[in-house]
Amino acid sequence: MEHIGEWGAAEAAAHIRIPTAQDNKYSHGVLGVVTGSATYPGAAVLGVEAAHRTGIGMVRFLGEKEPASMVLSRRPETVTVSGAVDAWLVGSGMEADPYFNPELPDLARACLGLQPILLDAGGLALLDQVSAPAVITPHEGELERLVPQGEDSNEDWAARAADELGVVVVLKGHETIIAAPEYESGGRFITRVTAPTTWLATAGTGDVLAGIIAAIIATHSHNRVPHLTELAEYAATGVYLHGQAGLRAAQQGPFPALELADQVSRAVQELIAEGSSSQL
Ligand SMILES: NC(=O)C1=CN([C@@H]2O[C@H](COP(=O)(O)OP(=O)(O)OC[C@H]3O[C@@H](n4cnc5c(N)ncnc54)[C@H](OP(=O)(O)O)[C@@H]3O)[C@@H](O)[C@H]2O)[C@@H](O)CC1
Ligand SMILES: Nc1ncnc2c1ncn2[C@@H]1O[C@H](COP(=O)(O)OP(=O)(O)O)[C@@H](O)[C@H]1O
Repeated sequence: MEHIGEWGAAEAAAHIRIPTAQDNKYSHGVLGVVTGSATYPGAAVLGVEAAHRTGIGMVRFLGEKEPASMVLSRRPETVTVSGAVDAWLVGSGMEADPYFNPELPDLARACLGLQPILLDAGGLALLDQVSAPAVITPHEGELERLVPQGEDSNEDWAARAADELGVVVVLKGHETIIAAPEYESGGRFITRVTAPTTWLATAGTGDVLAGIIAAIIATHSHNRVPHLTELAEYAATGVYLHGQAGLRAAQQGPFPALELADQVSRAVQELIAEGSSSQL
């Protein structure tokens, strides 16, 4: 594969959807979230916090009771009633096969619906059930279980996995690769984001990333279903923001993942400011 380019501020700024005077909490995107479990309730809190701070009309948390109560204590803005959803975030902190969990009636709706879906962690096991355009966010260990790397470089591996699985692959690491499947006419979207700080290598930062990307997708998915290349652009934008939030959090030294999520608002604000000054 030829050398791939870095997704930077200019590319990312073009994919942030700022609410207009005509927008309301529904038209600016509703994200349905099915994450967390009694074992890992914290993953739900991290993803929901990150989604709110990315800028979105509404977050509906539709996961299990235990994570739901933790999410509500941290973020009372979160809605826990089933209803209209523009995009889904599924799987962070969930058991490996959650499909038949009776506590999760919205999970089948997420998998079988037309709205775009981000599958993280335990949600990766649901890939076969999903019919909508999907983004997956594996680390190397998780992608190895789905599509073995063999002798491929990470770039070739992510691209091959995108083709084999028919989804956007976000292969996480110090360098995160974002790859969409090859178009019928040839060519593909593939890009990379190099993390600006290695302090991101802590438990829970991937749960934050999933919340950021899913929120960006939801803001672009009201009454429309983006195609896979667009989803890859939103995913790359999320990875860029994640790195920038990490850089800001690291100004105070090493940080836990919830503080990374706290910095997402500032990263979005500064990206918008940079984007508008570059258009002057
Ligand atoms: N606060 C919370 O609630 C939190 C909840 N969390 C939730 O925990 C659940 C389990 O997630 P998980 O990632 O820890 O476990 P799993 O899927 O078994 O993979 C781990 C194995 O894969 C391998 N491996 C290879 N490359 C790797 C790499 N680059 N990065 C990492 N691993 C790599 C490595 O094996 P090794 O190569 O070392 O033999 C390792 O043993 C999941 O639902 C998640 O959302 C966490 O987010 C933390 C905060
Ligand atoms: N050495 C590193 N430098 C910078 N970022 C890293 C490094 N290692 C991992 N990351 C990032 O940290 C996050 C970890 O995600 P993940 O492995 O899913 O952990 P968790 O499930 O605990 O949230 C990913 O966004 C990944 O890109």
